Amino acid sequence: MLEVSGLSLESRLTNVNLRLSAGQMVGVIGANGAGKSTLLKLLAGLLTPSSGGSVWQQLDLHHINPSQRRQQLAYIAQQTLVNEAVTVAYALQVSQVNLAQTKSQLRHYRQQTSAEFGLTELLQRPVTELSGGELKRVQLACGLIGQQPLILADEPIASLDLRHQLETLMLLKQRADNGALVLVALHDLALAARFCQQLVLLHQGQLLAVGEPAEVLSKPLLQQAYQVEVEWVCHQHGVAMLPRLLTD
Ligand SMILES: Nc1ncnc2c1ncn2[C@@H]1O[C@H](COP(=O)(O)OP(=O)(O)OP(=O)(O)O)[C@@H](O)[C@H]1O
Repeated sequence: MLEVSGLSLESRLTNVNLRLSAGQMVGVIGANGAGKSTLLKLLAGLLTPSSGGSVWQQLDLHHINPSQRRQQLAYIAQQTLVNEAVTVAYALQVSQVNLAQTKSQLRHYRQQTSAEFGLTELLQRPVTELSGGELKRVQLACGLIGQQPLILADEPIASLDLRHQLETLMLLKQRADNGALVLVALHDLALAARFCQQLVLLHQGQLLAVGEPAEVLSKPLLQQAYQVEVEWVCHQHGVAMLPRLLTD
């Protein structure tokens, strides 16, 4: 269980309260600047709240020691930073530093994660010579290689093609089905509706709604959060969204 109580950061996030149980994928949605990254960074320990707190499985996330945080939490940042021409294989290995697992378990995780993210053919390539989408997949694999039970992914599908968007969300959902709590910031609301059991809708740094996609993706809430009018088209494989500016 993740319990967030009154979580705030001056002028960026105000009094967010959440109770999210493990074993589900939760979409964090909202317009640009709504506070999605701020919420995930606070939970990841990259920012210090001005007030409030967050408890994950009885651990205070803002005062947890670095080793405990490392075993519990995987954070995948919105930006992919690369400044050294190391190979993909090396990047994956370095991503396992300080994980409390045996060498053979770590090797197994590396092989499994490389295969899951379609990196087997790229292992000897320098990360500086990859396409944006390939690099994003490497970043995701590096983030998820530790099999941590709390996953915070900030716009993980932003630069991926359609197939890799679906594959990535399926892999994240699989982690949730295996017991992890996955919080994923998304801009694609149709994919959020399809893959997430719950959505957290932020608006101007505040929690506007939390609940099942059908409740949260209502016309009035989307109008308030995004200033658009939305028509939903239902299909057996999911839903599609037809947004329209309010001024149209
Ligand atoms: N380092 C910073 N210092 C001060 N304010 C910041 C900083 N980073 C972000 N902000 C502000 O905090 C607010 C929330 O930003 P945040 O990045 O959390 O939004 P977001 O919902 O993730 O947006 P996007 O969809 O554009 O990525 C914005 O008003 C933003 O300008």
